[in-house]
Amino acid sequence: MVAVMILLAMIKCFFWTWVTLTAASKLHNTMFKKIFSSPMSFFDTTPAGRILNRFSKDQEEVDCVLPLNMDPFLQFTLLVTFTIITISAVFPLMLRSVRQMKRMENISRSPCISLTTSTLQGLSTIHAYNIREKHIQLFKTLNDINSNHYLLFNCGTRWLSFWLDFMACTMTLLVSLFVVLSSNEVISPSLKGLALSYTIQLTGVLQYVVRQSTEVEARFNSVERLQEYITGCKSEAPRHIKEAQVAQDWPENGTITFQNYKMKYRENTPIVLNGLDFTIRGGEKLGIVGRTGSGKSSLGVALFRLVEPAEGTLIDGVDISSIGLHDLRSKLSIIPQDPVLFIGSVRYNLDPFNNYNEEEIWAALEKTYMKDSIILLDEATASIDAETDALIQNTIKEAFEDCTMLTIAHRINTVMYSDRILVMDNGEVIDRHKNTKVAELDHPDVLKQRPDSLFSALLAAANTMNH
Ligand SMILES: Nc1ncnc2c1ncn2[C@@H]1O[C@H](COP(=O)(O)OP(=O)(O)OP(=O)(O)O)[C@@H](O)[C@H]1O
Repeated sequence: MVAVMILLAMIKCFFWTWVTLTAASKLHNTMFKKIFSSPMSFFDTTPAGRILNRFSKDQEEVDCVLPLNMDPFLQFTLLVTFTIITISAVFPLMLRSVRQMKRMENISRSPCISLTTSTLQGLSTIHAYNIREKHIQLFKTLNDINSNHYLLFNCGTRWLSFWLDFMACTMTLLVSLFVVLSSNEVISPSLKGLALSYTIQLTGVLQYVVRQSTEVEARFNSVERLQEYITGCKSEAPRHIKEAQVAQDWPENGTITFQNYKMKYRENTPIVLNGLDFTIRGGEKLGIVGRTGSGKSSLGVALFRLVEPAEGTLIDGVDISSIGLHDLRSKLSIIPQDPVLFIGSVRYNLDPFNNYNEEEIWAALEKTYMKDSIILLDEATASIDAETDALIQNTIKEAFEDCTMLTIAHRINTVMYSDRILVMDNGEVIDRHKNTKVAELDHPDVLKQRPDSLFSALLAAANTMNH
């Protein structure tokens, strides 16, 4: 009999662990996929702390806390006890209040995490502007708000426990009175003993079961919050579109055409690229310059379809908005301003999908002067010195000789040797000289000759700063 009991208990444990783990993993994986396929606007409008909170605190509740609180045996007990509790109208109200407190406690944590992550990212700015005290104060305030909710939640559960105890004691008192006052002829002494012992046990069980039930209900907030992202997040366009498969060797030439291209980041934000109309020839080296906020980086955003265009863009005659995102992005390369290094070996960072052999990797290292230890790479955030800059420019010139290359330049000298220069101004490429939407798009020497061109103005400003 004991062996059977042990076996049954083991089966129950195994089954329960399997069910809860599978459910938690499924929730995590679905949310992860959803968030990863979300468009840029989602990340623009959702604080990083909120996403971190979902993946840390909420996921932890679903992984570890909920399965413990929801033991199937408890569910049975819960069912019985809830029947008693629902008789009273007061308890559902109490339960709801406790649940509300827990919800508030969960919500109040996100701003704390957001502030911590944004402070870590902007630490140098905080030091530069000497606003440490202000940030410390802000953190303390947010922490206080979070602690208040936490305290309220705990007080709420204690308050509920008190009334449950009170109810159980009242019941025990009533049963005891009844047992004492009733004669042995009406109720036998053994039945009296049984009634008393069950009533006394009720105090402990009621307390335990109701506390567990409120915990389960409150912790289900986390499931709700995960579910909110799973069902509420809008995904990007499909990664592959069967009907619009591009050829394996696309793009052969790399001619990029913008046709009356318009773009805004979100519905409620202004247009940042306004009616662009120009063609970049295949294999051309194009330097893109312009004042800050003129829309240079937005051109890259447009090509990678991080934001979906209002009107089309063509690469070698293919409308890029009609093909799958993976088909498009796998054919483009970007060297961003802030490179990201993943944890792992240099090899993993160079070739995360294991597509190249050792020789090819060494050749890449050689081209970037990483194979030879003359070069010391300083911190990733440090600016590149003139010597390294020249080496990199040299490598880029040789390695990407056949590629169409768009170089967004913050130092105008970097793009002085480009085939043509594209000057952006307020999301447009306007030739001030002719006052038409014909691009200020020409060879650097030609643009330099025009005294009223924006390029000449930018060059003059750069030279003044250098002196
Ligand atoms: N994620 C975004 N959401 C909303 N608006 C944005 C976003 N990114 C840029 N913008 C806006 O789009 C406009 C063009 O910005 P963009 O970054 O393309 O300019 P830029 O010329 O590359 O500037 P910089 O030289 O400072 O990098 C600006 O008005 C900017 O405020």
